[in-house]
Amino acid sequence: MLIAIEGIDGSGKTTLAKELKKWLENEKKKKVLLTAEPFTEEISKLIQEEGWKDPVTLTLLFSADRGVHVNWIMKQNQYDIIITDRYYYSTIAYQSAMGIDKNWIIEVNKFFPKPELTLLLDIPAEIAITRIKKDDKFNFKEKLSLLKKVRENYLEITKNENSIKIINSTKTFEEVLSEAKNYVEELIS
Ligand SMILES: Nc1ncnc2c1ncn2[C@@H]1O[C@H](COP(=O)(O)OP(=O)(O)O)[C@@H](O)[C@H]1O
Ligand SMILES: Cc1cn([C@H]2C[C@H](O)[C@@H](COP(=O)(O)OP(=O)(O)O)O2)c(=O)[nH]c1=O
Repeated sequence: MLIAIEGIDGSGKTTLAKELKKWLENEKKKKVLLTAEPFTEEISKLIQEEGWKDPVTLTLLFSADRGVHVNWIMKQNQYDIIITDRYYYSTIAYQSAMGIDKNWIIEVNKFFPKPELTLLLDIPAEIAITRIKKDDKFNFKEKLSLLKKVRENYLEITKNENSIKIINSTKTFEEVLSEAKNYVEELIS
């Protein structure tokens, strides 16, 4: 079973993923594998060196990385649940914010399995960016405007996809975690 956690930088994905894993293991006695994208060292390096200059190449690099990631996930059959911190909704939301045709991104990612559940941590970019420690303030303006578009793209994607549940991530972490647990509970019961 595949659960994806999505949202803009600083929306709380990594924190939520870790706490959900702990809860599923301790309270629900599930075997849980936590993973994330970008997945491979090699392609992450290419993304850093080449990707950001050219959104078409970036789309292909993130999608190729996902191909390797999905093949790896398919072999991890000793787990009940796999949680991935980012998945193809990130590519759709981010690279279409960079001007890439959304339908082409969907086409490039069409062979990858759809998560049974996707939790979208929704938050205004202005708040998310205050939570990002590593952010280089230098391109603050550029990052903020991109993340605003990414957030809108994410919300657009949820419109006709009921496997994606929106959680308001401006709430306290405890409230976000509690809502996330309810959705996961529904899925595994
Ligand atoms: N609901 C929340 N309210 C306030 N701060 C949060 C919340 N969720 C996460 N954080 C904090 O925000 C920062 C970014 O969280 P993180 O999980 O790394 O986000 P992401 O993986 O989406 O970039 C961390 O310092 C984390 O402790
Ligand atoms: C997976 C993925 C990530 N990204 C972006 C999101 C992040 O800004 C950046 C690196 O991802 P990541 O290292 O996960 O940063 P964060 O912890 O903030 O999520 O890559 C895309 O643009 N497209 C994608 O398909």
